Amino acid sequence: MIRLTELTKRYGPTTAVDGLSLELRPGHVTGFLGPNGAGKSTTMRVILGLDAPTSGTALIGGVPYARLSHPLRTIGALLDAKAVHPGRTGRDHLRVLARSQRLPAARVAEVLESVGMTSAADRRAGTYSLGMGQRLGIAAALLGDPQILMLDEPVNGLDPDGVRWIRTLLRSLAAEGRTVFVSSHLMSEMELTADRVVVMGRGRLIADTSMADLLASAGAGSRVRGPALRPLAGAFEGARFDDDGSLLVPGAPPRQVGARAFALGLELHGLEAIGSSLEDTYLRLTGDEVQFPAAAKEVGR
Ligand SMILES: Nc1ncnc2c1ncn2[C@@H]1O[C@H](COP(=O)(O)OP(=O)(O)OP(=O)(O)O)[C@@H](O)[C@H]1O
Repeated sequence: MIRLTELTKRYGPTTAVDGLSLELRPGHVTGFLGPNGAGKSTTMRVILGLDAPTSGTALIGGVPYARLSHPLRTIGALLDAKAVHPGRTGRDHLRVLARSQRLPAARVAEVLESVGMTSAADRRAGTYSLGMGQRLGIAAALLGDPQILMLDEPVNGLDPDGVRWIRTLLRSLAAEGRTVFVSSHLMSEMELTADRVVVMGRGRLIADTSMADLLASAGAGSRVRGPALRPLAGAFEGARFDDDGSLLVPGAPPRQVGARAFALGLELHGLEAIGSSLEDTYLRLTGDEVQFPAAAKEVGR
């Protein structure tokens, strides 16, 4: 578990993180959202002891990173996938890491396999594509089989297959009871991957809630049609029948409702998303916090 208490980080006149208090719990994928410059990477760097807080604390299992006796076995992180010696092969990069942390050498082949990099492992990292670099970074994060995973923009540069792979990986790591903390600007992807959400703007906490509550507060949910939906209605708090007989399920995306209907063996004739997406909700929440707004007018209009 990671606990931040009144964490503040200033760089000269810039307050990158401003009194952030937060608890990241095991068994969840927590999405870390916020506009450019909101302070997400800084928060992650402070958690990893790469930057010292100006005030406040960032504790991992009750101690700061520097005091962890087995850092890579406790927390695995991907902050910058390019932080690999370009002349070294992927396998050698992982071997050096494993040796430095006294991890079994056999673990290297295991993590290479689990990120689909076995066939590219003996090429120099400098020749890797962006997505291959991301996969190697994730392999490094998994090396110590840590209980906590912290990934800064892991889907950057991945193809659709890779994006889906990350989603499945993160969800299964959380299902095993691990703490997964992942930043991204891809809202549609976060909506599918994360079940908790932390939103920052200009260094401050804007929201810390479950994905379902965040979406429900914005009126999002699912509409379901089918001949016998009472068991499904009983499975979701707040579900109610609309005048036309369809079932409205606030706060639950179609993916979740469909999975439950399947588990209950129910016949469905329709299942659609209603209300706001995470993207709409996010844009509303962070509207006043954007430091670098896009130009209001497009060129040529
Ligand atoms: N080493 C540094 N020196 C000075 N200012 C910094 C440093 N690192 C970050 N900052 C500033 O701190 C603020 C927060 O930056 P940070 O990179 O943490 O934001 P972010 O939410 O990760 O942004 P992005 O989504 O663009 O990656 C920014 O104003 C940034 O310019």
